[in-house]
Amino acid sequence: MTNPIKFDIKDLDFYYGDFHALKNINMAIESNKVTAFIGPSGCGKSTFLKTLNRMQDLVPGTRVDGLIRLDGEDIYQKNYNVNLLRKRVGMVFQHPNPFPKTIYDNIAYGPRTHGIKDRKELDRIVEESLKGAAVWEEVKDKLDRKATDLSGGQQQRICIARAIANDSDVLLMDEPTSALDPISTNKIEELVHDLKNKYTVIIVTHNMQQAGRISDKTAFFLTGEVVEFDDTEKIFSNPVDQRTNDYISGRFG
Ligand SMILES: Nc1ncnc2c1ncn2[C@@H]1O[C@H](COP(=O)(O)OP(=O)(O)OP(=O)(O)O)[C@@H](O)[C@H]1O
Repeated sequence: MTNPIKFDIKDLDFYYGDFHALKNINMAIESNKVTAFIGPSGCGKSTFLKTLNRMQDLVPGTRVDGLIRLDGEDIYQKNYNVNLLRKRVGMVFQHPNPFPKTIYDNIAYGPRTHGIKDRKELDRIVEESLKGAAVWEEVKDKLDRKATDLSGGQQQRICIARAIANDSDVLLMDEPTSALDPISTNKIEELVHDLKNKYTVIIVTHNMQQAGRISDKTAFFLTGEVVEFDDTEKIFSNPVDQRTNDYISGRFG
Protein backbone atom coordinates (compact mmCIF):
# COMPACT_ATOMS: atom_id res chain seq x y z
CA MET A 1 0.00 0.00 0.00
CA THR A 2 1.31 3.45 -0.90
CA ASN A 3 0.71 6.17 1.68
CA PRO A 4 0.53 9.88 0.84
CA ILE A 5 3.95 11.40 0.19
CA LYS A 6 5.40 13.29 3.16
CA PHE A 7 8.72 14.40 1.64
CA ASP A 8 9.14 14.76 -2.09
CA ILE A 9 12.79 15.31 -3.01
CA LYS A 10 13.73 16.32 -6.54
CA ASP A 11 17.22 16.72 -8.05
CA LEU A 12 18.82 17.52 -4.71
CA ASP A 13 22.50 18.45 -4.60
CA PHE A 14 24.32 19.50 -1.47
CA TYR A 15 27.76 21.06 -1.03
CA TYR A 16 30.07 21.65 1.93
CA GLY A 17 32.11 24.44 0.32
CA ASP A 18 33.50 22.81 -2.83
CA PHE A 19 32.76 19.30 -1.66
CA HIS A 20 29.79 17.79 -3.48
CA ALA A 21 28.27 15.69 -0.68
CA LEU A 22 24.86 14.80 -2.19
CA LYS A 23 24.39 14.18 -5.90
CA ASN A 24 21.08 14.41 -7.66
CA ILE A 25 18.91 12.75 -5.04
CA ASN A 26 15.34 11.96 -6.03
CA MET A 27 13.11 10.28 -3.49
CA ALA A 28 9.50 10.22 -2.36
CA ILE A 29 9.18 9.38 1.34
CA GLU A 30 5.78 8.08 2.36
CA SER A 31 3.96 9.19 5.47
CA ASN A 32 3.42 6.79 8.37
CA LYS A 33 6.16 4.49 7.26
CA VAL A 34 9.67 3.86 8.53
CA THR A 35 12.31 4.70 5.93
CA ALA A 36 15.90 3.60 6.59
CA PHE A 37 19.07 5.06 5.08
CA ILE A 38 21.96 2.61 4.88
CA GLY A 39 25.40 2.76 3.32
CA PRO A 40 29.09 2.93 4.22
CA SER A 41 30.55 5.64 6.42
CA GLY A 42 30.79 9.07 4.81
CA CYS A 43 28.32 8.39 1.98
CA GLY A 44 25.97 11.24 2.91
CA LYS A 45 23.22 9.63 4.99
CA SER A 46 23.37 12.13 7.86
CA THR A 47 23.83 15.04 5.48
CA PHE A 48 20.67 14.07 3.62
CA LEU A 49 18.73 13.53 6.86
CA LYS A 50 19.69 17.00 8.03
CA THR A 51 18.59 18.66 4.79
CA LEU A 52 15.05 17.51 5.64
CA ASN A 53 14.70 19.91 8.58
CA ARG A 54 17.30 22.41 7.36
CA MET A 55 19.72 21.61 10.17
CA GLN A 56 22.47 22.16 7.62
CA ASP A 57 21.55 25.86 7.45
CA LEU A 58 23.56 26.11 10.66
CA VAL A 59 26.77 24.92 8.95
CA PRO A 60 28.63 27.81 7.29
CA GLY A 61 29.62 27.45 3.63
CA THR A 62 26.97 24.91 2.70
CA ARG A 63 24.71 25.08 -0.35
CA VAL A 64 21.56 23.25 -1.40
CA ASP A 65 20.25 22.93 -4.96
CA GLY A 66 17.02 21.25 -5.96
CA LEU A 67 13.69 20.88 -4.28
CA ILE A 68 12.41 19.37 -1.04
CA ARG A 69 8.68 19.51 -0.52
CA LEU A 70 7.06 18.66 2.81
CA ASP A 71 3.36 17.95 2.34
CA GLY A 72 3.67 19.70 -1.01
CA GLU A 73 5.37 22.84 0.30
CA ASP A 74 8.92 23.83 -0.69
CA ILE A 75 10.87 23.97 2.61
CA TYR A 76 13.73 25.98 1.05
CA GLN A 77 11.49 28.72 -0.35
CA LYS A 78 12.21 32.28 0.68
CA ASN A 79 10.64 33.33 3.99
CA TYR A 80 9.78 29.74 4.92
CA ASN A 81 9.34 29.46 8.68
CA VAL A 82 12.30 27.30 9.71
CA ASN A 83 11.33 27.29 13.41
CA LEU A 84 7.99 25.82 12.50
CA LEU A 85 9.72 23.30 10.23
CA ARG A 86 11.97 22.09 13.08
CA LYS A 87 8.93 21.89 15.35
CA ARG A 88 7.20 19.64 12.84
CA VAL A 89 10.27 17.63 11.94
CA GLY A 90 11.87 16.50 15.18
CA MET A 91 15.32 14.99 15.41
CA VAL A 92 17.00 12.39 17.62
CA PHE A 93 20.77 11.97 17.53
CA GLN A 94 23.25 9.17 17.96
CA HIS A 95 24.15 10.01 21.54
CA PRO A 96 21.26 10.79 23.87
CA ASN A 97 21.49 14.53 24.56
CA PRO A 98 18.86 15.52 27.13
CA PHE A 99 19.21 19.03 28.56
CA PRO A 100 20.77 19.15 32.07
CA LYS A 101 17.30 19.86 33.45
CA THR A 102 14.55 17.81 35.05
CA ILE A 103 12.74 15.17 33.04
CA TYR A 104 9.63 17.37 33.12
CA ASP A 105 11.46 20.45 31.90
CA ASN A 106 13.13 18.54 29.08
CA ILE A 107 9.74 17.68 27.62
CA ALA A 108 8.03 20.98 28.47
CA TYR A 109 10.89 23.03 27.00
CA GLY A 110 9.66 23.04 23.38
CA PRO A 111 5.97 23.65 24.14
CA ARG A 112 6.99 26.50 26.52
CA THR A 113 9.13 28.17 23.87
CA HIS A 114 6.12 27.96 21.58
CA GLY A 115 4.07 29.89 24.13
CA ILE A 116 2.26 27.25 26.17
CA LYS A 117 2.25 28.37 29.82
CA ASP A 118 -0.79 26.67 31.34
CA ARG A 119 0.47 24.10 33.84
CA LYS A 120 -2.36 21.62 33.21
CA GLU A 121 -1.74 21.75 29.46
CA LEU A 122 2.00 21.26 29.99
CA ASP A 123 1.32 18.35 32.38
CA ARG A 124 -0.84 16.74 29.71
CA ILE A 125 1.79 17.19 26.98
CA VAL A 126 4.56 15.84 29.22
CA GLU A 127 2.54 12.76 30.15
CA GLU A 128 1.39 12.07 26.57
CA SER A 129 4.87 12.52 25.12
CA LEU A 130 6.49 10.27 27.71
CA LYS A 131 3.79 7.67 27.10
CA GLY A 132 4.31 8.04 23.34
CA ALA A 133 8.01 7.37 23.83
CA ALA A 134 7.28 4.34 26.04
CA VAL A 135 9.16 5.69 29.05
CA TRP A 136 6.29 7.06 31.20
CA GLU A 137 6.01 4.04 33.52
CA GLU A 138 9.73 4.24 34.29
CA VAL A 139 9.85 7.95 35.08
CA LYS A 140 6.37 9.05 36.17
CA ASP A 141 7.36 9.15 39.86
CA LYS A 142 10.56 11.12 39.28
CA LEU A 143 9.67 13.85 36.83
CA ASP A 144 11.56 16.38 38.94
CA ARG A 145 14.83 14.42 38.73
CA LYS A 146 17.61 15.28 36.30
CA ALA A 147 17.15 13.58 32.92
CA THR A 148 20.91 13.15 32.69
CA ASP A 149 20.78 10.75 35.69
CA LEU A 150 18.75 8.20 33.73
CA SER A 151 20.20 5.22 31.86
CA GLY A 152 21.34 5.78 28.25
CA GLY A 153 18.31 3.94 26.87
CA GLN A 154 15.94 5.95 29.05
CA GLN A 155 17.69 9.18 28.08
CA GLN A 156 17.22 8.33 24.41
CA ARG A 157 13.50 7.75 24.97
CA ILE A 158 13.35 11.11 26.81
CA CYS A 159 14.89 12.67 23.68
CA ILE A 160 12.23 10.98 21.54
CA ALA A 161 9.54 12.29 23.93
CA ARG A 162 11.08 15.76 23.66
CA ALA A 163 10.95 15.56 19.86
CA ILE A 164 7.30 14.48 19.75
CA ALA A 165 6.19 16.98 22.43
CA ASN A 166 6.35 19.70 19.80
CA ASP A 167 3.39 18.36 17.84
CA SER A 168 5.79 16.99 15.27
CA ASP A 169 4.64 14.59 12.60
CA VAL A 170 8.05 13.54 11.32
CA LEU A 171 10.91 12.06 13.34
CA LEU A 172 14.44 12.03 11.97
CA MET A 173 16.70 9.59 13.79
CA ASP A 174 20.45 9.55 13.22
CA GLU A 175 21.76 6.18 14.42
CA PRO A 176 19.61 6.41 17.57
CA THR A 177 20.70 3.08 19.04
CA SER A 178 24.39 2.98 18.21
CA ALA A 179 25.38 4.07 21.74
CA LEU A 180 22.89 1.74 23.47
CA ASP A 181 23.00 -1.78 24.89
CA PRO A 182 20.95 -4.57 23.22
CA ILE A 183 18.00 -4.32 25.64
CA SER A 184 17.64 -0.56 25.19
CA THR A 185 18.12 -1.01 21.44
CA ASN A 186 15.30 -3.51 21.40
CA LYS A 187 13.02 -1.08 23.24
CA ILE A 188 13.78 1.72 20.79
CA GLU A 189 13.17 -0.61 17.84
CA GLU A 190 9.78 -1.62 19.24
CA LEU A 191 9.01 2.01 19.86
CA VAL A 192 9.91 3.01 16.29
CA HIS A 193 7.56 0.34 15.04
CA ASP A 194 4.70 1.78 17.13
CA LEU A 195 5.56 5.40 16.34
CA LYS A 196 4.79 5.02 12.67
CA ASN A 197 1.07 4.91 13.42
CA LYS A 198 1.35 8.60 14.22
CA TYR A 199 4.62 9.74 12.68
CA THR A 200 6.71 9.42 9.58
CA VAL A 201 10.02 8.03 10.77
CA ILE A 202 13.30 8.35 8.87
CA ILE A 203 16.25 6.57 10.40
CA VAL A 204 19.94 6.36 9.57
CA THR A 205 21.44 3.10 10.70
CA HIS A 206 24.69 1.22 10.27
CA ASN A 207 23.00 -1.91 11.43
CA MET A 208 21.52 -3.72 8.47
CA GLN A 209 19.64 -6.22 10.63
CA GLN A 210 18.03 -3.25 12.31
CA ALA A 211 17.04 -1.71 8.97
CA GLY A 212 15.57 -5.07 7.99
CA ARG A 213 13.63 -5.40 11.25
CA ILE A 214 12.12 -1.96 11.56
CA SER A 215 11.85 -0.26 8.20
CA ASP A 216 9.30 -0.46 5.40
CA LYS A 217 11.50 1.28 2.85
CA THR A 218 15.28 1.38 2.52
CA ALA A 219 17.58 3.68 0.58
CA PHE A 220 21.14 2.54 -0.09
CA PHE A 221 23.62 5.43 -0.34
CA LEU A 222 27.07 5.37 -1.87
CA THR A 223 29.44 8.34 -2.27
CA GLY A 224 26.65 10.90 -2.10
CA GLU A 225 24.23 9.11 -4.41
CA VAL A 226 21.19 6.98 -3.81
CA VAL A 227 21.99 3.74 -5.58
CA GLU A 228 18.68 2.07 -4.83
CA PHE A 229 15.48 2.90 -2.95
CA ASP A 230 12.74 0.35 -2.57
CA ASP A 231 10.73 -1.79 -0.18
CA THR A 232 13.06 -3.02 2.54
CA GLU A 233 12.13 -6.60 1.77
CA LYS A 234 13.13 -6.16 -1.85
CA ILE A 235 16.41 -4.38 -1.03
CA PHE A 236 17.46 -7.19 1.30
CA SER A 237 16.24 -10.14 -0.76
CA ASN A 238 16.47 -9.11 -4.37
CA PRO A 239 18.24 -5.81 -5.00
CA VAL A 240 18.48 -4.61 -8.58
CA ASP A 241 21.92 -2.99 -8.38
CA GLN A 242 25.05 -5.09 -7.96
CA ARG A 243 26.52 -2.50 -5.55
CA THR A 244 23.52 -2.85 -3.23
CA ASN A 245 23.92 -6.59 -3.35
CA ASP A 246 27.63 -6.31 -2.53
CA TYR A 247 26.90 -4.02 0.42
CA ILE A 248 24.10 -6.03 1.99
CA SER A 249 26.09 -9.22 1.62
CA GLY A 250 28.96 -7.57 3.52
CA ARG A 251 31.42 -7.27 0.64
CA PHE A 252 32.27 -3.68 1.49
CA GLY A 253 31.50 -0.93 4.00
N1 LIG B 1 30.48 19.93 8.37
C1 LIG B 1 31.10 19.34 7.34
N2 LIG B 1 32.01 19.99 6.61
C2 LIG B 1 32.63 19.41 5.55
N3 LIG B 1 32.39 18.14 5.15
C3 LIG B 1 31.49 17.43 5.86
C4 LIG B 1 30.81 17.98 6.99
N4 LIG B 1 29.98 17.02 7.47
C5 LIG B 1 30.15 15.95 6.69
N5 LIG B 1 31.05 16.17 5.72
C6 LIG B 1 31.50 15.24 4.68
O1 LIG B 1 30.37 14.88 3.88
C7 LIG B 1 30.40 13.49 3.56
C8 LIG B 1 29.13 12.84 4.03
O2 LIG B 1 29.11 12.84 5.47
P1 LIG B 1 27.88 12.27 6.28
O3 LIG B 1 28.13 12.53 7.73
O4 LIG B 1 26.62 12.76 5.70
O5 LIG B 1 28.01 10.71 5.96
P2 LIG B 1 27.31 9.47 6.65
O6 LIG B 1 26.94 8.55 5.54
O7 LIG B 1 26.22 9.91 7.54
O8 LIG B 1 28.52 8.87 7.49
P3 LIG B 1 28.53 8.03 8.87
O9 LIG B 1 27.81 6.77 8.56
O10 LIG B 1 29.99 7.81 9.11
O11 LIG B 1 27.87 8.88 9.90
C9 LIG B 1 31.67 12.92 4.21
O12 LIG B 1 32.67 12.88 3.23
C10 LIG B 1 32.00 13.94 5.28
O13 LIG B 1 33.40 13.99 5.51
